[in-house]
Order: sequence, then C-alpha cells, then structure tokens
Amino acid sequence: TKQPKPLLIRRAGQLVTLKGSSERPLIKGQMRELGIVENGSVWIEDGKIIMADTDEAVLNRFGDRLSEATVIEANGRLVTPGLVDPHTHLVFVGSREDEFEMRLNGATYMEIMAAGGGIHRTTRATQAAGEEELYRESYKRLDQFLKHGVTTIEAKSGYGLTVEHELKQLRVASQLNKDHPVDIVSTFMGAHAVPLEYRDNPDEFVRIVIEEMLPAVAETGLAEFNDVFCEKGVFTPEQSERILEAGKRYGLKPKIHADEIEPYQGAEVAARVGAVSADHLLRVSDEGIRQMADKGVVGVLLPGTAFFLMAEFANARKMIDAGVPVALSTDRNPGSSPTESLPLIMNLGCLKMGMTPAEVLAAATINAAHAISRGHEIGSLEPGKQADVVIWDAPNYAYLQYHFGVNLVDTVIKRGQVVVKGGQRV
Ligand SMILES: O=C(O)CC1=NCN=C1
Ligand SMILES: [Zn+2]
Repeated sequence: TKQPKPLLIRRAGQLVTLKGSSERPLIKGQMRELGIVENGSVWIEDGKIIMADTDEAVLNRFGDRLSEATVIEANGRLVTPGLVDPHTHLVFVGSREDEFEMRLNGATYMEIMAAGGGIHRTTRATQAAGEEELYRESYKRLDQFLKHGVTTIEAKSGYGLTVEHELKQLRVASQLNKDHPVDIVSTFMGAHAVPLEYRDNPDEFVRIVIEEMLPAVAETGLAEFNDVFCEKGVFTPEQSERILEAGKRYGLKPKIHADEIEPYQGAEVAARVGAVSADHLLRVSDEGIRQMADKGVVGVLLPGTAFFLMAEFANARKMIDAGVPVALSTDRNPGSSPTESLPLIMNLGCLKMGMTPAEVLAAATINAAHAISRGHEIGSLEPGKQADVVIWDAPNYAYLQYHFGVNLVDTVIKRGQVVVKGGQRV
C-alpha cells in the first residue's frame, strides 16, 4: 500500500522533546530537563518520529524531500509530545451533578457512597446500559480528551462489579481503542467497590474477584493492568494485596488507588507488590514515599479529584524531591473528577501542589507514559517514537500554566495524522 506523505512540523519556537527519557521515568531534577530545542522541527513518516531537532539540522537531512512532504508551520509556537492520561474511569453512563450539589450542601463523598450512591449508583446505571450506549457516551469523552491535547489514555473498568458487566466495559474500551484516534490502555478494576449485597461479607466479594473475575478477564486478554480501591470502608491493605498478587499470577500488572481519603498504607502495598503506579496519595505516609522511591513506583497525582472533593492536595513537591517519579492525570469519572482537561490538571499541579511548569509537562507526558508501561512508545519526541504531537497557541511551555482556564490546543497529530485543527476535531 502507498505510504502516506512525510509530514514536517516546522519552526516551533520551543520544541519540547523530553529526549533521553524512554528507559525509565524522570525523577527529581530530571523532571525539569525538557530537552527543549529552540526553532525546532519534526520530520514524521509512517506515523513515527524520524527526527526532532533544529530546523537547520532537519532541513540539512531532509531538505531534498521537502517537495514531497506535507508541511505544517508552527510559526514560533510551542510544540510538545501528545499528553498522556494514565488514570481514567472512561467507560460509564450518566452523571452525578445532584451528588455534587449534595456535597456543596454538606454531605461527604463517603457518606453518599455508604447510602448507596456514588460508585454504586454509576454501577447500577452501567450494569443497565448496553454496549452501544456505553460506547457512544465514552466516544464523546474521547473527543474531549483529544481536543485538550490528550493522545493516549488508560481506561479502567470497575462499574460492572460482576464478571458479565466488567467484561462488557472492557469490550467497549477495546472497540473504542480500535475506532477512535485516542489510544486506550485497559485496566481491570473489579475491586472498585464492595457491592451493597456483600457489605456484610466483603471477603466473599474478594474471593469472587480473585477466583471468578480475574481468570475470566485474563482469558479475554482485554486488560493489561489490575487496580484496586484501597481505602477505609472499601478494600483493606490486606485484601488489596491479595487481589493485586492474584492479578500478577494472571499476568495483570498491579496499580492501586492509594491513600486517597484516609492515610491507609496504600503506598506501602504498592511497593510490596511492585505496582507500576500508586495513584491519588493525598494522605500518603513518609514511609510510603520512601518505599515508592526505592521501588520506582510512579506516583500518579489526581489534583482534579482533590479540587472537586474540596480535599487537601497531594504533596507533589515532597514526592518529587524524595525521588518518586510523579505523573499527573484527570481521574476522569462521574463522581470525583468530571473533567477531560489534563491542561487544567497541570495548572493545579503548579498552583496547588508546588510543581513547576516544566515538571507538570514531564508529568503529563513521559512520566504518565511510564505509569502505563508505554515509556518506549510515547511521551517524548524522539526517533522511533509514535508521532503524537501537539501544537499549542502558546509561545513557550511556561505560558501553558500561566494562561489558565481556556483550551490552548491548536493542532493535534496522532500517529502522523492531523486529528484536531484550530481546536476542532477533523
Ligand atoms: O466516584 C467514582 O465514581 C470513582 C472513584 N473511585 C475512587 N474514587 C472515585
Ligand atoms: Zn480513580
């Protein structure tokens, strides 16, 4: 078949390459080394980055083929790798703005959940929904992600809580991965909540997750990771560890929702099981931080949830300085973080978690890629990487965090194809 024409993105004011970060996530001062090339250009062929360097160097090598290439002028604007969101609950139906209003009238997230709302409510709606409705509602959220510069996301199940409905969610995510430009990496999260009917016997539900759900999911190959909501009133550290160790036996890499609402040793569980990431960490202990840094567990921070639940923010500064590789995510879900704007999450990283504009960019690209085991394919602009690129209506990377609350995405390129132009889907 005829290969598509080469694509040349020319003359970026700042080309953020993040080169040299494919082997392992960035820690400490490395998170501030963005590999910026002034007046940079990118040569793309067959959906891959061939060269990302100064305009002069790229033209020296490819100038004789300029006439056969499609040229996009960056005209001095900022060019970065496509953003990566390593933690979403993408596949669900419905919304919970009434619970949002209840919380603003004094109710708490856990009170609402204990009364049968929250996750249980979205679970009932998702169990009742067909695959077409789940697909259609999730497709719209993927368009929002793409318009905000996000080119790869992780998507969890966890609103099914039965074998049948968990597999339904994972099938929808798999089909969306085929049909939509945004790449999707899937996580099984049967251990998202203890269904109300097992509230008096949670260990029976843990047994169902381990003995019935995990083998069924593993057999389909529809999930790469296994995640658990380790939280007071949900799954204990002991139950979480059993579920994650069982997932490893089926080849599913562990992730964990850790220390989100109460300090609960979730980070310590992550270090013990060798989790790829521990997520939330608003209440993580110093010992948990030390163990995560020691084991290279990526700390995925979700300031959208802290913002939306009016809770305290994770101490990113402390984790970065302690050597934990930090990533950022929207935690897109209908209850605690209903947003697809990873750029807004980056603003919160700066304004509420003590991160610098360079660190939040590393956290929403290469470190997020490592949090979903994709550090070799995406998250930086280097030869051989997938050609996922964003041209921003901004002169430099600091401007992204300075001009907040609006969408500054101009063009998104996914595997070498223009999929957003002038901020609109094409
Ligand atoms: O509230 C939800 O639907 C999702 C959630 N899981 C753990 N925290 C929030
Ligand atoms: Zn979550």
